[in-house]
Amino acid sequence: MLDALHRVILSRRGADPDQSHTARLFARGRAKIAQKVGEEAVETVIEGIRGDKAKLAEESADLLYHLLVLWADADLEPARVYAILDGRRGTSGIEEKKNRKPKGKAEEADA
Ligand SMILES: N=c1c2ncn([C@@H]3O[C@H](COP(=O)(O)OP(=O)(O)OP(=O)(O)O)[C@@H](O)[C@H]3O)c2ncn1[C@@H]1O[C@H](COP(=O)(O)O)[C@@H](O)[C@H]1O
Repeated sequence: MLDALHRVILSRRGADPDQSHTARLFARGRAKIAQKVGEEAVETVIEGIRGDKAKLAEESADLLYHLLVLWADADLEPARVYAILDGRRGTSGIEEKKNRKPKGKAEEADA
């Protein structure tokens, strides 16, 4: 599902912003896309606390869509995120936190 949505999002690069919401987001730039992710995250948190499952599902869908647009704009392949999640499988969250690189080291490792 996420991969299919990712492909649709990629296909909207350079499309007409009047015809495509995704193209409109790309045209508005990375900061605006990131802001939308933040807004949808806050709305998801609010619905999570309120406990309305239908609204939580709606906001979660908005959040995932905008997160995928951010990944696409940043040229981040979803597979890279999946690989991190996959690498954590079978490890307890507490153990994973202990092994995590200190903040700032991830960028150095990428260089
Ligand atoms: N999953 C989504 C999706 N989720 C949410 N949205 C849109 O995101 C917008 C969020 O509403 P907002 O009022 O927060 O956004 P906005 O109107 O831009 O307001 P501001 O930016 O001014 O805050 C709405 O217009 C929703 O329709 C989505 N738009 C598109 N998709 C998927 O992307 C595909 C391609 O869409 P287009 O790029 O429009 O062809 C679609 O077929 C869908 O599968």
